[in-house]
Amino acid sequence: MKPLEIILANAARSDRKIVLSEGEDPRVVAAAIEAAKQNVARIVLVGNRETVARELALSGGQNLDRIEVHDPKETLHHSEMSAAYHELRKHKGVTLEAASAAILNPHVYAALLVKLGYADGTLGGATTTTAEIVRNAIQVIGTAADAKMVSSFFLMLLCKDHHEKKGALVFSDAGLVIDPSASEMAEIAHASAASLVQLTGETPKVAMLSFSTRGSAAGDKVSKVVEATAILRKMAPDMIVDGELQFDAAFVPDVATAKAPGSTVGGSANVFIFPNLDTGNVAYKIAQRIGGAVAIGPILQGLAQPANDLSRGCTAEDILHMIAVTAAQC
Ligand SMILES: CC(C)(COP(=O)(O)OP(=O)(O)OC[C@H]1O[C@@H](n2cnc3c(N)ncnc32)[C@H](O)[C@@H]1OP(=O)(O)O)[C@@H](O)C(=O)NCCC(=O)NCCS
Ligand SMILES: CC(=O)OP(=O)(O)O
Repeated sequence: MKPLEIILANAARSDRKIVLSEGEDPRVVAAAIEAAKQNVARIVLVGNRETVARELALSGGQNLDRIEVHDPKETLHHSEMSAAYHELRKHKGVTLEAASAAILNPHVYAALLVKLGYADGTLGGATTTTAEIVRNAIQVIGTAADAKMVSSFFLMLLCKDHHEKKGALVFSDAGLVIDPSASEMAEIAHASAASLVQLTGETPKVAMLSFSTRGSAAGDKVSKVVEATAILRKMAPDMIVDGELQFDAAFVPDVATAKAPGSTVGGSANVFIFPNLDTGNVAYKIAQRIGGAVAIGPILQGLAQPANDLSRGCTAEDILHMIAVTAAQC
């Protein structure tokens, strides 16, 4: 099966409830209807009840029993949610009164539904910046007990005729951590390899990317990637990893032979770890917009429960894919 088919099938099997915090957006509503019709997940659309109902009716989805609409200002869980948010944020000076107002924010409300066990995962970002979505997920849902940090990745699917190699690649971190240290870069690589296994079942081959391959350039930025590779090797001695590598050496077998002969990863990497967010975010958008890759993400890793982001440039189909990923992560 192709990676996307595996993710959709796993999502359907798990029958999860996924909260979409931007329930008034037409793309989100269209994706919710498809998710419900294809049994990808049960859906909660969060937003003003009348506006969401109007969008659902316009798209012919008003009678689907796998879609619920939640308007935060009508919630029956107001006291429970306010108390929970107060408890989570009181160390930052958030009073109960402020918490009671904060839970009306649809992203806060959606994350609390997951935190309190009323839903399995949440997704937003079609109209909201990544910083806001991620900050809220970190603050409400929190970092997983076995993770040191939260980071993100894109699943890049190469499936067009012009793609010589087809299949799923991980690009990380292309959405969240702005300038990771060497040990953070190693953490991101470790988590990204596990995410590839979780979502596709494939064996990770991790390339630690740089503008240098095996000492072809020097300086602090190259040294960071060399150090990150050494830390990762210590953390996960059995993992197939190499660095520092340029993207062409990691992706193209002939270039790998010339630049990194004998590399276990050169020319065949499927997990690409970028040295910072400038390179990761720019690279994924070029691969998507010029290269024709399907970009699914940003998928968050390291959270205690699934909460994911979208690009504001996303389509309804992208949102459907991310609903499936969120369900498959549960
Ligand atoms: C994610 C992001 C918002 C966190 O930013 P920040 O300025 O550190 O946020 P804050 O200082 O408000 O921190 C929020 C909380 O998250 C924690 N935190 C920040 N980054 C974290 C991470 N990667 N993992 C775990 N916790 C993290 C902080 O410790 C803080 O906890 P606290 O509120 O309990 O003290 C920031 O890294 C960011 O803006 N990233 C870029 C997002 C972006 O624009 N991407 C491009 C488009 S995809
Ligand atoms: C992931 C990302 O780049 O998000 P946006 O396009 O919304 O900034």
